[in-house]
Amino acid sequence: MAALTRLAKPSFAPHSPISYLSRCLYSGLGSEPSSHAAASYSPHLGPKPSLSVKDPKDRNVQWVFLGSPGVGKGTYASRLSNLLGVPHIATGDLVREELAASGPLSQQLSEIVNQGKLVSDEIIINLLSKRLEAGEAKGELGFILDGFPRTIRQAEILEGVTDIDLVLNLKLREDVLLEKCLGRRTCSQCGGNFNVASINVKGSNGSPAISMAPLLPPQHCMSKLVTRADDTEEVIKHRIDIYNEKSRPVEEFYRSRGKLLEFDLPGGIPESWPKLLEILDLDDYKEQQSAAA
Ligand SMILES: Nc1ncnc2c1ncn2[C@@H]1O[C@H](COP(=O)(O)OP(=O)(O)O)[C@@H](O)[C@H]1O
Repeated sequence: MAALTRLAKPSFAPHSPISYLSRCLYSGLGSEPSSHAAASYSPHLGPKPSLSVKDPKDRNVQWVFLGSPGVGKGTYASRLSNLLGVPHIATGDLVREELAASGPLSQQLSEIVNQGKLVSDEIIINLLSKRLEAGEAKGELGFILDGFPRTIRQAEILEGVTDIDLVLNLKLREDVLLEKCLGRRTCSQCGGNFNVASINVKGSNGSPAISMAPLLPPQHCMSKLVTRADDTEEVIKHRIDIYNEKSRPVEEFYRSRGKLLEFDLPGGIPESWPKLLEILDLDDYKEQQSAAA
């Protein structure tokens, strides 16, 4: 990986557990995609990070959300993050924050993102490391990762640094994914995410019919809605192809480790949310939370 050695190396606090993500990357761990298991911890990389040795009883959940663009990872990850009191960390949001900051990286990133391509593993790991470090400093425990890992290499690096308890794979028909992406809108003022698409597709080739009502913004956001620059038909189709090529194998990576939970979305939020809580065994949890509120 000559390209790796050409990149400026970020500075690390030597024993910071989160910087370990970056150290793994720069030390070459996981630099070649491998067909099986491997990013177990290597002793030559220094002390095993404390993040990975926390007993699950002493921390909050560490979950990963997988799924094609437009499937609703952000929506459901954010709801579960509120319910469980654990941060929802979306690497797509980290990339967009970096773009908005107009720093040295932003020109390079905007070209990649607007073409629907994946940002390099190095850049993503750096952004994620920074976000996790900031969270660690605030005392955050646990996370729901959305949009990461998206390549086998990212999955191996993550596996080398911490335990993932559960990987939720959200699934939806491809024609619906496209419509949903085209309907996405964000309020430029409050940052709220909405969807103006009204989806009604008939069942075909064994797939059931599916209906999803639009998720409309409140009146005061209406005039401030913006569409993501990478949500054009051409770019969405390309992102779905890239997902199938680069990220689909990540499903198998976690399936083979017995961590993958598949969830076929039955419809919009009113149908899907209660079913999701049921398969996650959280329906009682939600009732306890509302009773305590
Ligand atoms: N883990 C990642 N690896 C590489 N690129 C990423 C990753 N996460 C986000 N990106 C970049 O940010 C863009 C937006 O990500 P995201 O909001 O998750 O989009 P999507 O709607 O396609 O799921 C991606 O198309 C990609 O360019």
